Amino acid sequence: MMTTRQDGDSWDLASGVGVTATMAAMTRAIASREGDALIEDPFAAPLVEAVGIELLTRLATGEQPPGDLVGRAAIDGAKARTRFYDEFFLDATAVGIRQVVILAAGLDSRAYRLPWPAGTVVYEVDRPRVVEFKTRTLAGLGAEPTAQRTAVAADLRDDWPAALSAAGFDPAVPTAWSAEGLLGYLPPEAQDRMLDTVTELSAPGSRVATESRPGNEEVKEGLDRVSARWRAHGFDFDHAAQRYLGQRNEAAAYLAARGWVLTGVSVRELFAAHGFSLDGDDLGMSEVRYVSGTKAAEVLSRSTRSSPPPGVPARPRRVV
Ligand SMILES: C[S@@+](CC[C@H](N)C(=O)[O-])C[C@H]1O[C@@H](n2cnc3c(N)ncnc32)[C@H](O)[C@@H]1O
Repeated sequence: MMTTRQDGDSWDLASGVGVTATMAAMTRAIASREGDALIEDPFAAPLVEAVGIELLTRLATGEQPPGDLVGRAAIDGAKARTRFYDEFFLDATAVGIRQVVILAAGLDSRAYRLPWPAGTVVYEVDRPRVVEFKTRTLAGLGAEPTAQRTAVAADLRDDWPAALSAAGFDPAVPTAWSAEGLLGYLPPEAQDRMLDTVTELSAPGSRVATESRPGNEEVKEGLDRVSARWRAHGFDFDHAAQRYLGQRNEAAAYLAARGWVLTGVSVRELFAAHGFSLDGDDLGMSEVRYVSGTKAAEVLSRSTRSSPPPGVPARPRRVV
C-alpha cells in the first residue's frame, strides 16, 4: 500500500483530508448555482466561505468561474452523486426507517435540507474539528436541522461505535447508513472493519449506500494531474497524499458477502441517464459504482466478521 497518511493523523476543514470535504462542498455550491433540479444545496457556499480558503471561496460563491479547475465532469458528478444519496435517504425514510447515520459527513448539509419525516434521527460522524465547525457555522447562519441531528465526533479508524452508541444510536432499529466520498481515505483494513461494524450494528431491514471501486494505481496519475492544476492557481494541495492508494476490498462485494442485498449503478450509467458527458474525467470516475441495498433478514453473528456467513459462496455474489 502506498500512502503518506499516518495512523491518528488529524485535520480540520482547511487542512489534510478535511480540505477534500471543503472541495466537495465547493463543487456542490457551483453545481447548485446551475439551477437544475438535481441539486440544491443552499448551505454549500456559505460553509465553504466560512472555512476561509480564498480560492475555494471565490469558486464557491461564483466570484471566480470554475474554468479548468472544476471541470464539467466534476460539476455533473457532484449533481449525480448528491442526487443518488438524496434519493437513497428519501427511499429509506419512505419505507419507515427513522434512524440515519451519515459516515464522514464533512460539509454535507442533508440533515438541514432534506424533508425528513417527523421523528427521524440523523447521526453525522466525522472528525471532531469537522463536526464542530459545521454545527457552529450553520447555527451562526441561523440554519435549523430538518431532523433530530446529532453530531458524533469520532475517527472512523478508531472506536467510533462507542461514540455513536453514547450519542444515542439504537442498533435494535433499522438504520440507513451512507459512506459518501469516504472509502479511499481509510486504510483498507479500516474500511473492512468499518463495513463489518456497519453490518453488526444493522438491524434487519437496514440500508446502506456507498461507492465501490477496485483498488487502482492509475488513480494516482489522475489525482496528480488535478493537484498540478490547482498548484498552478496557487493552491498547493496534494490530493493523492490524502488517500490510501493501492489494492483494497471492493466495498460492494465485501458487503454482499456479509448479507447485504445490493444494487449498483456506475457513474457511466448515471451520467448517461442524466445526459451528462464524461469528457475531462481526470479521476476515472466512470469506473465507480454507486451501490445501495438492504440487510437481509437474518442477523449475522460476530463470528462471521472476517469470513462470509454460512451459505454465502466464497466468491462474492455479483452485485446487480
Ligand atoms: C471527500 S470528503 C466527503 C465528505 C462528505 N461525505 C461529502 O460527500 O461531501 C471526506 C470526508 O471523510 C472524512 N474522513 C476521512 N477519514 C476519516 C476518519 N478516519 N474518521 C472520520 N472522518 C473521516 C473527512 O473528514 C471528510 O469529511
